[in-house]
Amino acid sequence: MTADAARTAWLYGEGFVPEDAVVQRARERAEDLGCAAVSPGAGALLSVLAATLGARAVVEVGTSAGVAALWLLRGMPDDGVLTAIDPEAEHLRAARLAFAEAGLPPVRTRVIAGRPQEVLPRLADGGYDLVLIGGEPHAWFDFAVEALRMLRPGGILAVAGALQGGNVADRAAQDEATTAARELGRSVLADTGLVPALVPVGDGLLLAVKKA
Ligand SMILES: C[S@@+](CC[C@H](N)C(=O)[O-])C[C@H]1O[C@@H](n2cnc3c(N)ncnc32)[C@H](O)[C@@H]1O
Repeated sequence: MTADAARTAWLYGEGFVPEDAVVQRARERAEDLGCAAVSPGAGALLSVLAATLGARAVVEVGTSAGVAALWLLRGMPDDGVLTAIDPEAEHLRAARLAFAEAGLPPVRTRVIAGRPQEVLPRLADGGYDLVLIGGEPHAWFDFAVEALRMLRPGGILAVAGALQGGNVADRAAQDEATTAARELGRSVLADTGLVPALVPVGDGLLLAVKKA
């Protein structure tokens, strides 16, 4: 496949599952807040994963305006609860607005304003089906350690932005964010307790199933 054909195919895949008006408005608010939300293709894959797992308990680290959260909730069963963590009150206000616009009853979301470093250790061991990590890579390793503790066997760790604009694949790129993203990928690969994949959707979705 030529590079042009590969790009055309990638764009087709990104737009294959359309975003509804609620997600589009959440995406606009994320942009206004300066946040890069997951792409539609990555969001659709997160929905598929949540549906495949029958995920009743999901955590998102760095929820921002709720784009990825809405995609996850779309795949979760009707009694599933998404725990949304973000240190920025303004971002969580936007997420709450998106959840209300989506017509989600308040019991479907647990919104926690706080630094993930302080919130994650309070969440139960083995109590979650899927944990999504996003935002800046410098703390990903620590978040992933907590996430793997929190996941049930068969649960999935997902990390959005794992390709860092393609820099992770460029050996010459040695900046802090790229290095942190690369190192998390390597440690996931080296962990024999995980089944990993790095999916080139959006800005890269690193996935790892916690083996039973
Ligand atoms: C790129 S946005 C997340 C977008 C969201 N995952 C989505 O796809 O819709 C990153 C979010 O992480 C939050 N954040 C800031 N510091 C953080 C930290 N140390 N750990 C995790 N998230 C943090 C920011 O407030 C921001 O809302």
